Amino acid sequence: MIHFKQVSKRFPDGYQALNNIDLNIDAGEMVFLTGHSGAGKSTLLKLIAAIDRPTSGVIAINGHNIVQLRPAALPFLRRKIGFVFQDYKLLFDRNVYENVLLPLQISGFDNKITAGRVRAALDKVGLLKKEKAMPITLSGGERQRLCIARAVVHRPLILIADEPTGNLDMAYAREIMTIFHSFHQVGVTVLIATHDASLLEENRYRVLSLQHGKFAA
Ligand SMILES: Nc1ncnc2c1ncn2[C@@H]1O[C@H](COP(=O)(O)OP(=O)(O)OP(=O)(O)O)[C@@H](O)[C@H]1O
Repeated sequence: MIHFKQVSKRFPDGYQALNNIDLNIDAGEMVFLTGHSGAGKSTLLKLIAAIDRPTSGVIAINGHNIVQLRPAALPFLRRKIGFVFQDYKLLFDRNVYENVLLPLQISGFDNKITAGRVRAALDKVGLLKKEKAMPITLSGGERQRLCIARAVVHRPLILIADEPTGNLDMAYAREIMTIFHSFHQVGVTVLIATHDASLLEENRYRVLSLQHGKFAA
């Protein structure tokens, strides 16, 4: 489902964030990506969603090489991928419902089906009763659940999360992990970047460890 061959990323300032990465994640797998701060985790996740481009190498998502994807083709890739960002990226002038609706509106979904989709996504993360709330009134755990609802509302094949439990205490972090498990159980490919060691100990999934832009042996 996610395939990297000899992928490198060098930023314009010359910094080499990823160095000849090979990676294979099968459809339906749930995988953790770990490593020190600055190891290249966020960079790797952004390459999968073509938010950023590699300097060299091949990245295939669901069998399609995305490295030279034309801008017009990006929305088709992005519909396959749900991305939970490290810094939430919520719209604070829109309520919970509207935040989740936005990706569907951008994709041009028919109004007849959007309400059902939005409510189904909010239900999965336990936020149905808060659909009219403004994000500022939500707790950190609720904001993170809102981000997950927004990421899955278009029913992606792949769910990517960058430090989804970073600012949460253990109880909230477990709650968030339970939500990711539930998507994994229905066949979604899940990739989670974290340096929260307690999460890694509690979950028996494959762990990929990045060190200075390379996978640790
Ligand atoms: N646009 C950019 N230009 C230059 N360097 C960058 C850019 N984005 C990231 N970097 C650098 O690339 C390295 C990897 O960054 P990245 O955000 O991928 O690390 P990370 O493993 O996700 O770290 P953290 O756990 O702290 O989020 C860092 O040294 C970072 O400063």
